[in-house]
Amino acid sequence: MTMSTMKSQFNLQKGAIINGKWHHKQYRIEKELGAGANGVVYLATYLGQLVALKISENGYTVTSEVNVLKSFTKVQGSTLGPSLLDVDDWQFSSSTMYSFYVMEYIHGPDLHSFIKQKGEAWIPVLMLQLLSDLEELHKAGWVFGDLKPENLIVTGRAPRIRCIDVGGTTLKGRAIKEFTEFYDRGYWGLGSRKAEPTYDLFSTAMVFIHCAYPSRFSKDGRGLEQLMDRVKKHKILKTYEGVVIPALQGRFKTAEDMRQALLACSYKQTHVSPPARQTSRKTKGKPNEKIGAFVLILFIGCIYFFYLYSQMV
Ligand SMILES: Nc1ncnc2c1ncn2[C@@H]1O[C@H](COP(=O)(O)OP(=O)(O)OP(=O)(O)O)[C@@H](O)[C@H]1O
Repeated sequence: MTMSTMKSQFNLQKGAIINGKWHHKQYRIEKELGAGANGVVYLATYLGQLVALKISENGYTVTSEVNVLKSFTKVQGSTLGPSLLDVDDWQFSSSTMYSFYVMEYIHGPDLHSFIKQKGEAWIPVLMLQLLSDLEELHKAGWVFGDLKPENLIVTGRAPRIRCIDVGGTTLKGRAIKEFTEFYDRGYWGLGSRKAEPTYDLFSTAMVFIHCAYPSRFSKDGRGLEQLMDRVKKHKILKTYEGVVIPALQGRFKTAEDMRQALLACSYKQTHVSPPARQTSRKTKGKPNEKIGAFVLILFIGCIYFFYLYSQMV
């Protein structure tokens, strides 16, 4: 069945009630949040609380996504995906029953909208958070797979990055279940689609690049060279090229290695800038250079501060 038929078949309006057949919980539909190839997600209320409810006519999809969410909850300290609240069936008519699951509603703008509102200084901060969560996920034997800005929501007063679509999460060693070309190393000719940490780290680097270049670009056949050109031409990417390029090349074995490199890069920017110092000594510090160096240090200092703050909250 195509998505359009699936959608029209559900077509749940505000106020519709979904009764769980087995757990007898009652959910009130507020609005549709989105529909994908595997089902429709609704914003709903349960006992006055907002929740996200995903319903599908394909029971296998529900089981497989629920299994991923369950394993997420076992990943200690991980807040990457939404927490799972309920799994049940809905008796739609005497002969039709649909499976659904209920998860934590993650409220906030997607990564692109957030960066657009708050500025590029947030990109490395959020990438540090993402890498911490990926490290835990990888240690638990999973690879996220379909990492992209649309699947990343920034939520809370102390901004925290969260993932909403776990449909691509794959057990290590298997073939990646779901991917989006731009973030897929296979598309760029830079690796296989085997589920391994380096797959997610490549996608993380592409998310970084996409944040800096909001419109996606197509490959021109030069593979890594094309991506390196893009990195070198953009101010913030150039600052972090020592992280982004090795991730594209699959040189970080773990998310923690990449996170450490990103931290070191931010730290280096804050504490030393030998060329700038030499230049300013020679020229007795032109005011523009001094202001430029001050702004850069302030900028990187802010990144570091936001990161430490978000880890504490
Ligand atoms: N837990 C959640 N909290 C808030 N919004 C959510 C949540 N889960 C899903 N959404 C919203 O619902 C939309 C559809 O979610 P879904 O997981 O079906 O993603 P999809 O990629 O569009 O679909 P599929 O993976 O089935 O092809 C998302 O784009 C997002 O806007």
